[in-house]
Amino acid sequence: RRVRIDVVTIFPGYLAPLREALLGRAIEAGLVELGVHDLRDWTHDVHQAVDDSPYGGGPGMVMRPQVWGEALDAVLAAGPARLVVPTPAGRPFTQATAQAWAGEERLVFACGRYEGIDQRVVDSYAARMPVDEVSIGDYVLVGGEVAVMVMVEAVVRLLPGVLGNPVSAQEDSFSDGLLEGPAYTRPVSWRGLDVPEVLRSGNHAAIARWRRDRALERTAARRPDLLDALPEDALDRADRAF
Ligand SMILES: N#Cc1ccccc1Cn1ccc2ccc(-c3cc(N)[nH]n3)cc21
Repeated sequence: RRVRIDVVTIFPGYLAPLREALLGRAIEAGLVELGVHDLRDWTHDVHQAVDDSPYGGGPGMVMRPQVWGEALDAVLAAGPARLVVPTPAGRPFTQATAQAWAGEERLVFACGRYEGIDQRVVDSYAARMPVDEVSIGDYVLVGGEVAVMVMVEAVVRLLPGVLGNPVSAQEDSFSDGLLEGPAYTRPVSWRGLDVPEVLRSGNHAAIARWRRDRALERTAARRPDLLDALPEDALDRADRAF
């Protein structure tokens, strides 16, 4: 299954890293098609204006609907797609979102800058296709490009053939609802710190138990919200020790 990803931005160069390393190889292997488009290609004025002052006043500028409309009409003409608009005011982008989007044939990302894009752009496309306004976290970026890099990486790694070791969905971290525990490799002793004995014991039941305990401990310490969100039957008696 191939996924076609298009990104519209006023800083196309910002997306260059997507063509590096793992994702670059996935593109070369034809598992993913990536198109990056400069929003200013759809301006007609000499200044290539893409922003204007906000109605109602307030700081900063807002991106004009006309330019976005022409750009998205052109990009979307290639066929139906899910339109994704990163914004601090969006629904949270999670692993579940990445899983869902990995099944899509086409994703089109609209990268805003300034104080965002005129709301009528989202409203007009939402009438004829799935449009998701998403946030990648509770902090404010300067534009949508970095958020798109995060989301494209989270989605593309789930596509068959992209990862060397295809992590099955349920084994993926965050899939059992807990944080990953600590990981170790050689040497067995490093700067006076030793690898926990159990991991070298060959006792796979004990190893599995130890790893789950570390994951529960870490989740309780760093993300108690994830523990509260676990379904009732997710923790067995041994788990409840934490
Ligand atoms: N919009 C907006 C906005 C509103 C207030 C202040 C600054 C901006 C800048 N900005 C313009 C586009 C854009 C896209 C995504 C994010 C974004 C996503 C997450 N999770 N944090 N920030 C920010 C973006």
